[in-house]
Amino acid sequence: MAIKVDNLTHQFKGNRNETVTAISNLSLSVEKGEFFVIVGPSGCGKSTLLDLLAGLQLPTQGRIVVNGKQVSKPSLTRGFVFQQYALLPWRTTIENVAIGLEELGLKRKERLAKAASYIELVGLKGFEETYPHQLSGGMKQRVAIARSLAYDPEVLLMDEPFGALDAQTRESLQLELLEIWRKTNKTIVFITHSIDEAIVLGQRVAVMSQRPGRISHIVDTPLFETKKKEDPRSLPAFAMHRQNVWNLLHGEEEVYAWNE
Ligand SMILES: Nc1ncnc2c1ncn2[C@@H]1O[C@H](COP(=O)(O)OP(=O)(O)OP(=O)(O)O)[C@@H](O)[C@H]1O
Repeated sequence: MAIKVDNLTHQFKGNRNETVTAISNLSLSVEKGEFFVIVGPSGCGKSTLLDLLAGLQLPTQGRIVVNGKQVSKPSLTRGFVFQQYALLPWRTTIENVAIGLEELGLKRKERLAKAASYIELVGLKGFEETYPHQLSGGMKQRVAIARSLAYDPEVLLMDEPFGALDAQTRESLQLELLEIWRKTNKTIVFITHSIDEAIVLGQRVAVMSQRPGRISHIVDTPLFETKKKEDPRSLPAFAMHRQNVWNLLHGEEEVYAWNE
């Protein structure tokens, strides 16, 4: 088991000092190497859950264990990719990717070689010396993914990483991320508003309910093995899973059992 969350509750203080319960009694488990996607309405606590998994905040109640260790602070063993790329504008691609490696204490030559191999993995070979302002949104997000993978985290936490991209770039990055996941065997927890994105990417899709957030359903979603030019979204199975997750998100029952 890569991630085990037990009875997690998280509260904030609101503007008038009232208590806002963002997450209530949430439990879940994620297997090692799994691609686990969480989908839910705006404000249901998805980002709060990811921040807690990252150790950026500590839960009001409950426990998070990642690869056998209780999470109590941020750590390089958990990579984080945000919607906004968070690249340093004064650093080149290769220098941005190498940031985490400095903290690991690698020598400069080793850092650059490792960073270069991850830049190649995300399809940016040839852009090592460019600066963020010279890259498109999709390319910047590839740099952010390469940076998170370069220090070899056990778990990759992704908070709407493709949310700011145009539809076409978003769709091609989804398929590229699946390729990267297959090559690296990372455990990925991925948050999205998009049902389509959840179904393209996830081996399981967790549906969160309105605030206070908890997981209302977990749906097994197959990974679609398609030929190079085929879009998984055009497959009949995809449409059925889409309808199913849509129903669950809108408070209706699961409409079918998909047996393959
Ligand atoms: N620092 C904070 N202080 C007070 N309330 C907060 C804070 N952060 C989040 N909240 C509240 O907690 C709830 C959950 O927020 P969160 O950002 O986790 O939701 P979300 O599902 O990621 O939303 P979205 O999909 O719109 O990004 C919201 O009601 C939000 O207003």
